Amino acid sequence: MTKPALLIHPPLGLFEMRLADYDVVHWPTDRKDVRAAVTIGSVGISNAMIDALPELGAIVCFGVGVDGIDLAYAAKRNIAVTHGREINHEDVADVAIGLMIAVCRGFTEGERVLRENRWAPPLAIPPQRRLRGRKLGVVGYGAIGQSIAHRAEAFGLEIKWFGPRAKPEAQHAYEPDLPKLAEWSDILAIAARGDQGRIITADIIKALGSDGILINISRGSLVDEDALIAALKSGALGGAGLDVFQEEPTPAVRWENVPNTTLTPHLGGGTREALYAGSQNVMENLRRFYAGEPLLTPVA
Ligand SMILES: NC(=O)C1=CN([C@@H]2O[C@H](COP(=O)(O)OP(=O)(O)OC[C@H]3O[C@@H](n4cnc5c(N)ncnc54)[C@H](O)[C@@H]3O)[C@@H](O)[C@H]2O)C=CC1
Ligand SMILES: O=C(O)C(=O)CO
Repeated sequence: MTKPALLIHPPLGLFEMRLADYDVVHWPTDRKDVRAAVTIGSVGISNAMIDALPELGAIVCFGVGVDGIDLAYAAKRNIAVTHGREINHEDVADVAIGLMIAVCRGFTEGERVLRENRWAPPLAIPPQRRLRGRKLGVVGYGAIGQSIAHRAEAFGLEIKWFGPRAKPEAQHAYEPDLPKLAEWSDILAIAARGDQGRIITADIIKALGSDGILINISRGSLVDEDALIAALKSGALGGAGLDVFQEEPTPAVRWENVPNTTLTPHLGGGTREALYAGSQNVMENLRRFYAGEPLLTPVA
């Protein structure tokens, strides 16, 4: 029996994903019989690729984000899009809290001082910020945002959140005005859906202020990164903890001499457990698509 052609883009080392039932092809391809494509949200399947694949009926995202796909265009072409809803939110929230602690307590500067033999007692680095009692604004109160908020409670932070609409079931105070939330917050954690454009503008960064800290574990495209770097360099912003960047991989030179930052290379969802769950999610969505069954986790 002929195996169905499956486009994998980019060519991914997908964690324990069994694809022996498929004839895997990569882009560019002249195969016109590709009915399904697997991708990661931050890369996606472009409209030009969609146009070149007349039989395409499903785009299956490994992971949560779908920012690299024009959802309206896919819908117009009757192409279903699925993603790995809730496969990694707890792990990403752990990283957000880790970044908060690292920035407040100066881990990155402390480690640099130690490794460069510049540790001069009694205080190796200037006094740091205590986490307990600080005000945390969460932008995007979905799976990750709520997991961050629940963890932050245990650290004694006061919490408010912003999103497109109030949620009656929310366990934390809703602030419908993003600039107001930034003004109120000591720490602003970005956990909004990644395809929302540049919602963290220079004005939001300014409102956060010279003692404020920005944490971003969602997508770099949500933040005006040039404004962020300028604010960190001038001291208009107190610090930043970033797992995601405007361009990935971000050039290291871009972060030279940018103070009070802890940077991680988009590792939030990178636990073995989450990657395994992501692979299972992709395989089950593919199986259902080819079997003509309702998809497991279509994008809402
Ligand atoms: N750093 C990493 O490794 C990872 C990053 N992500 C990113 O995090 C994002 C969020 O993931 P989840 O919480 O699992 O998704 P989710 O769908 O559960 O939550 C997204 C939330 O964003 C809110 N939202 C939508 N537009 C908004 C706006 N303009 N302003 C504020 N909030 C807005 C939605 O109402 C929703 O509550 C993903 O879209 C993805 O881009 C996801 C997983 C791993
Ligand atoms: O799940 C996602 O969207 C990711 O960014 C994975 O790391």
